[in-house]
Amino acid sequence: MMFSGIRAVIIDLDGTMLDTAPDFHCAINRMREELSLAPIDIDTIKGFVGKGSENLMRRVLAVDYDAREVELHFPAALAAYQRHYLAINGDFATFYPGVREGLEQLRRQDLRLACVTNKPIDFALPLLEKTGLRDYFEIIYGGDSLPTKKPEPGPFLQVCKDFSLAPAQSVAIGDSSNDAVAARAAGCFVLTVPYGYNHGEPVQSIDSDGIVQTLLEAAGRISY
Ligand SMILES: O=C(O)COP(=O)(O)O
Ligand SMILES: [Mg+2]
Repeated sequence: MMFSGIRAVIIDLDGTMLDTAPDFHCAINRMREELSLAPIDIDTIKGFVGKGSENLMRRVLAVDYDAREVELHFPAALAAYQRHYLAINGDFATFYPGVREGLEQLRRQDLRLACVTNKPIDFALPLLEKTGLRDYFEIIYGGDSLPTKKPEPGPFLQVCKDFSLAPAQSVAIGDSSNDAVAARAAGCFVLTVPYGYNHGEPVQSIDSDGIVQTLLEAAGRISY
């Protein structure tokens, strides 16, 4: 399917542009070591990513603790995790194929670009800066930039408002059901990339307008 009459593209960060799982893996296991917990593997962590730092911490603690103990250890765990994450942010992250080429192509097509991530904004901005992605985006919202985060439609509706566009003039691109649910609720089109982290669920189970192998392929399906 081709998407025409599109003016803006809203792109997810973790699992869509950058494979940040190795950063999460490093910071989480450093935090776990401080709490005298055994390391966990990267595939387990991939299943936990996508709903922001607080949710990630609760999932990571629930590997060892019951619900009451999770809340008991949560504040110290979150603080340690944030400290370790900021110290290594981007050091182990890699680009997925076609990301830069896709962004270049979208820019050539005169599409306005926004990045909407559930990553805290204080993690997202330095990472986008370090990887040279920052300047592609007119707008960047993190998981704590607005009153709600994905899968709520709020961040996508805010982007459309900022651009003075109707939601149906925008396409969201993401790796998880979180992105698709938010986009659907906002009235944006949505494309899914199959290589990220979809909460441990098969990507085919996502209700989206299609699967694209790369951002470059997505760009080829979107026109002004
Ligand atoms: O940090 C997360 O929870 C995932 O962020 P994302 O929205 O960029 O996939
Ligand atoms: Mg993602």
